[in-house]
Amino acid sequence: MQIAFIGTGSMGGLLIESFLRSGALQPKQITASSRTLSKVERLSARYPGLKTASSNVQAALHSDIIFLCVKPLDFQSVLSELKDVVTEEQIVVSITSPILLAHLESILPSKAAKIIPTITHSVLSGASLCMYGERIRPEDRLLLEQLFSSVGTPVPIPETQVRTASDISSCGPAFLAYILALWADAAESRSGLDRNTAIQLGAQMLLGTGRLLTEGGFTVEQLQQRVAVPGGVTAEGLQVLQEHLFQVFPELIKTTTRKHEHDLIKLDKLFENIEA
Ligand SMILES: NC(=O)C1=CN([C@@H]2O[C@H](COP(=O)(O)OP(=O)(O)OC[C@H]3O[C@@H](n4cnc5c(N)ncnc54)[C@H](O)[C@@H]3O)[C@@H](O)[C@H]2O)C=CC1
Ligand SMILES: O=C(O)[C@@H]1CCC=N1
Repeated sequence: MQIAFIGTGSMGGLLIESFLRSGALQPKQITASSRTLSKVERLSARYPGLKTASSNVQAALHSDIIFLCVKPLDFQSVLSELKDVVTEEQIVVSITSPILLAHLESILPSKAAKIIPTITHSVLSGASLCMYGERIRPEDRLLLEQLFSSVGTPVPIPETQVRTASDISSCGPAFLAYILALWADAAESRSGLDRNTAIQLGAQMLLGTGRLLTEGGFTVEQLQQRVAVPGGVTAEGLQVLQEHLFQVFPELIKTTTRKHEHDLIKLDKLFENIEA
């Protein structure tokens, strides 16, 4: 199986390195292209056998799966280049949420999928959100999900839920890191607990909490109940969170959804300019 990566910035590079580290792919199975050639050349130097393509078209030719790892506004030019080159047998995968499967399928003759990865794939964990176009066959889904199960957990979702789902799985690491930083700052100023120690404690706690909620068999309700011993401090702390956090997540979802919808409108206009 041959895989192309178009765009080797933050996420394209991370995906390549994660698939290689997991052992799911060998360097000789990968061809990469990017607007900045030096980024691909660095990867080729680090992973002998990984092929540097001099153009996106060259990367796409002879690849079974083509990952598009560019930002939404760069799709117009990439799809214009690929539309006369890709075939019905190839699978083109977008890793960005505002690019609709319908857009991809209306422009490209290939099969189309959308898989939203997460920075946590770099440590072989986290959920990859999987959405499939009409031309994707069961064996294509299997192939993609097998590949992504090497770096995390593939989770099929309806495309209409991509924003709220990726708020959790892809933006979530940034959101939780922000909360942890605030918590560590408060701990330090209140008790003198060293900020780095507080962050280390928090990171271990997040790791363990994730494990309890997956392999540990706990539900979120059971976990609260088990930790909040009657008459103890956790129950008092939960009360504070109930009072102050109640509005935060509806507001967060409202804000990210508004931005997503704005992006969709902008992209719809751009896609009108590409002739299938
Ligand atoms: N950062 C994250 O945790 C996640 C990001 N994403 C999505 O990944 C997408 C890419 O984000 P990043 O990798 O952070 O961006 P980036 O800016 O680091 O990388 C994009 C790369 O595409 C290249 N590029 C641009 N136009 C090109 C073209 N015409 N042909 C070939 N290469 C081209 C650029 O040179 C750059 O290296 C974004 O749309 C983002 O929504 C998805 C899930 C998680
Ligand atoms: O901030 C962003 O737009 C991207 C999408 C998911 C994570 N990062």
